[in-house]
Amino acid sequence: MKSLYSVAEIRSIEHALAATLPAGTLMRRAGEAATSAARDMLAGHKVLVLAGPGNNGSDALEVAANLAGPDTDAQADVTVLYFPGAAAPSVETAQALARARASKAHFAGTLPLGRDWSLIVDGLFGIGLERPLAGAMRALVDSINELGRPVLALDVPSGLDADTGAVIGPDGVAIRATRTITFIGDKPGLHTFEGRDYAGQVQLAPLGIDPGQRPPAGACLNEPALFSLHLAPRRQNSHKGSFGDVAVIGGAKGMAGAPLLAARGALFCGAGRVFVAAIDPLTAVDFAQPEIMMRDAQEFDSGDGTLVIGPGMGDSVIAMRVLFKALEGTAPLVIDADALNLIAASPDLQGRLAQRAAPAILTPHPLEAARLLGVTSSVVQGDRLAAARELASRLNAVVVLKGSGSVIANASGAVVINPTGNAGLATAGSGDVLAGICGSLLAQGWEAWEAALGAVWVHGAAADRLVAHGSGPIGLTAGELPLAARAVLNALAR
Ligand SMILES: NC(=O)C1=CN([C@@H]2O[C@H](COP(=O)(O)OP(=O)(O)OC[C@H]3O[C@@H](n4cnc5c(N)ncnc54)[C@H](O)[C@@H]3O)[C@@H](O)[C@H]2O)[C@@H](O)CC1
Ligand SMILES: [K+]
Repeated sequence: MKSLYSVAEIRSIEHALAATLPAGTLMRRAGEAATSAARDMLAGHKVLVLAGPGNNGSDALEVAANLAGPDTDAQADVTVLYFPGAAAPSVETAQALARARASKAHFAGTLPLGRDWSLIVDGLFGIGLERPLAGAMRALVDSINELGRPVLALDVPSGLDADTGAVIGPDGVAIRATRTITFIGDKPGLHTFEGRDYAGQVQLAPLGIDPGQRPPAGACLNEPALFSLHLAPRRQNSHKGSFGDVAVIGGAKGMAGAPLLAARGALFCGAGRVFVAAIDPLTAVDFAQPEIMMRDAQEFDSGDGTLVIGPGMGDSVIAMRVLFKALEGTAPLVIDADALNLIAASPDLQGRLAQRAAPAILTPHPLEAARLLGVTSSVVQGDRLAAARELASRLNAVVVLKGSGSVIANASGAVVINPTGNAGLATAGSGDVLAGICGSLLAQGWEAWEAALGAVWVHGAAADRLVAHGSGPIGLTAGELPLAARAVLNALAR
């Protein structure tokens, strides 16, 4: 499992290790791991090392000393910008500083101009960041980002909250790294919200600590192993009834496309039969996808099939009535879009949802999640893991909080961050396709938790596949996702 540790969890691991390892061991190991990552990235010899006042700065000073030498085989031309704190440095920091000063590294007082840095090493702040970057430090971060040179961040890009992936603000700044080498355990903030943009490629350096010495983490990264129990090649002796029914309820006037996209998501990910039950049943057939059966939402009886409710559903009295009926019934539900907004506006519907025994997956984007929680979307984004966990527990459902690094949470407190997907998914209708894929996997007998994990992974991987083939991220359309998702799912099942 790819565990993600909160800052508090990392601190308690460090605390436990401090009792067993000689002082300075972890810092030395962090310095060595970071040095080899820096050498790996270095395509030239001019290196700028930014070292802050804490232990993140000590790691950076170790890197500076290692890269500059006195060893004869070390060839980097290293410049160090060191920011001592107000307090006296720790013994470890003092040792790292002495090593760097004894090396061939050059210590500068301000950012030298006009140098074409081959690599910038960011060791300003790690998990000890306490407040927004200000003054000279803030200006330095802005200048570094403007240079657009390769940046290796140590542990966490400076300015980024390792727990939440938020740039510490308001109106905060953070280093935009090409790669982040993170120590002891990987961290949630590197994989969600702004984290993916700021951390770049994430590399874990466990510093010689074997997984058995680390307690279980509160979160992890999504990967096929988490849902593979449901991934099996299909038996030859199967028929459409073996793979369940999905009905997508939505499609108010002018919104016919949303349920069709969800229905295609469901169809291409293997549901046996797929219906669209439209609030405004204008279309008798989807000529591009005639396999989808069109019905009138007011008359439709889904039997025991899975319902995907909400895409383009609107907030009419009919929509409200149909949603009420769905919540009263026993069908597995995927609740998306307008259905989420109707539930957010009604404590009665929230109560009914929380008390249902059948599985439910909710797929809110941050604004929908904010409405459900009665907060603003910036509060949701400020701590996506907490928001998803809170919603899942309040509404007794599996929650997929969409956005960069989608967060999947359940009512028992499990939290997973999804690493697949890209900016191409920020397009109208991509959420409808995701809801359809969730419904498809539920209809095929997957448990709600695995269905949500699998759907989010496949949906993101479908977008990655399209981008790899040149169809995005610019101009990627939601209608292209179902076919790509089919390819991804079949590859996984093989
Ligand atoms: N403790 C350990 O065992 C290990 C720590 N390591 C490194 O140590 C880091 C954590 O070290 P620290 O706890 O010293 O924390 P940091 O080095 O992240 O920074 C803490 C220092 O910065 C100051 N500070 C915080 N926010 C500031 C701001 N916005 N402006 C100005 N000053 C600010 C604090 O007062 C404190 O002096 C990790 O991220 C990692 O890089 C690694 O070497 C691995 C082992
Ligand atoms: K850093």
